[in-house]
Amino acid sequence: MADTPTVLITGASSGIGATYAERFARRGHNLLLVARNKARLEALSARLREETGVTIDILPADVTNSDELAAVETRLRDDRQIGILVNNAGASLEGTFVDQAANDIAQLIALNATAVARLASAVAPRFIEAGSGAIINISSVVGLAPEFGMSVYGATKAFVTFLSQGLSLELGPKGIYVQAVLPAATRTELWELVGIDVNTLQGVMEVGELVDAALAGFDKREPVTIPPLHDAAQWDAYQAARQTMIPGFAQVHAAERYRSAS
Ligand SMILES: NC(=O)C1=CN([C@@H]2O[C@H](COP(=O)(O)OP(=O)(O)OC[C@H]3O[C@@H](n4cnc5c(N)ncnc54)[C@H](OP(=O)(O)O)[C@@H]3O)[C@@H](O)[C@H]2O)C=CC1
Ligand SMILES: N[C@@H](C=O)C(=O)O
Repeated sequence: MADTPTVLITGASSGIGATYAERFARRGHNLLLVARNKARLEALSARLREETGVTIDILPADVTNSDELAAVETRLRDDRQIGILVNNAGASLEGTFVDQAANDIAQLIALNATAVARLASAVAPRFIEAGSGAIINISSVVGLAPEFGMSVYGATKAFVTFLSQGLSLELGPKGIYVQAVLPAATRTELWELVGIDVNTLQGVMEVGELVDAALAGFDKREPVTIPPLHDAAQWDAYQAARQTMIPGFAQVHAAERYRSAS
C-alpha cells in the first residue's frame, strides 16, 4: 500500500471528522469524505484542495440507511487506494433512558455502533490481503463511565472501544493497525444537536487539540488513545485489573457466594 494512502473519513462534514480531513490533507493524503450534508462536504473539499493540492472525493451518505451504507462498504471493498478508515460519524441523544424513544435508541445504535462495525468489516479483508492498513474508531470516555448517565450513548462507545481492542488483537498480527480514540467533551456541534450549550461545560477540549493528540497516538501506533487522560498509568492499571480476572473465568462451579440459593 502507498506510504500516503487515501483516507476515508465518515462524519467529515463537521467537528472531529472535518478536522481529521484537514490534518490528513496537510500530511499529503488524498481523501474520501462521507457524511449526509453534501454542500458542507463540497465546501470543505474545495477549500482543502485549494490549500493542500491533494485529491478529494466526496460520497454523501447516511450510514444508517442500508443502501447508502452499502455504497460506502462497496467503495471500501473495491478502492485499493483507501488505506485508512476513520470511523468517526456519530451523535449523542438527548435526555435520560426513559425519555428516549425506542426508535431514537435504535437509530443511535445504527449510527454509533452498527455502521462502525460494518465499515470495518467491509475493509478488513482487503487490508489483510494487502498486509497493511489502518482503522481509526472514534469512541468516547463516556463508554468507560456509566456514572455519566448517558446509558445508550455510552453503551455504543463501550462497543466501539471493545470492538477496536478486539480487532487490534485479531488484525494487528496481519499488519493492520486499529486505534480507538476516546475523547472527552470536545467543542463541536454535537452538543448543540442535543440541546446543550457547550459553553456551559467545564473542561472542554478544542477540536484541533483533540485531533492532533489523537494523531500523535496514531503515529505511536497506540491501540487506545485517550487525549484528555493525563496519567497514562491509570489506563494501564485498568487494563491490568481487567486482565487479572481472565484466567479465573473458566470454572466448572459457580463462586461460593452464589451457592446457597437452593
Ligand atoms: N464532541 C464531543 O464532545 C465528543 C465526540 N465524540 C465522538 O466524535 C465523533 C464526531 O462527533 P463530533 O465531531 O463531536 O460531532 P459533529 O456533530 O460535529 O459531527 C458528527 C459528524 O457525523 C456526521 N453524521 C451524523 N449522522 C450521520 C449519518 N446518519 N450518516 C453519516 N454521517 C452522519 C455529521 O454529518 P452530517 O450531519 O452531514 O451527516 C458530522 O459530520 C462522534 O462519533 C462522537 O460520538 C466522542 C467524544 C466526545
Ligand atoms: N459526545 C459526548 C457526549 O455526548 C462525549 O462523548 O463526551
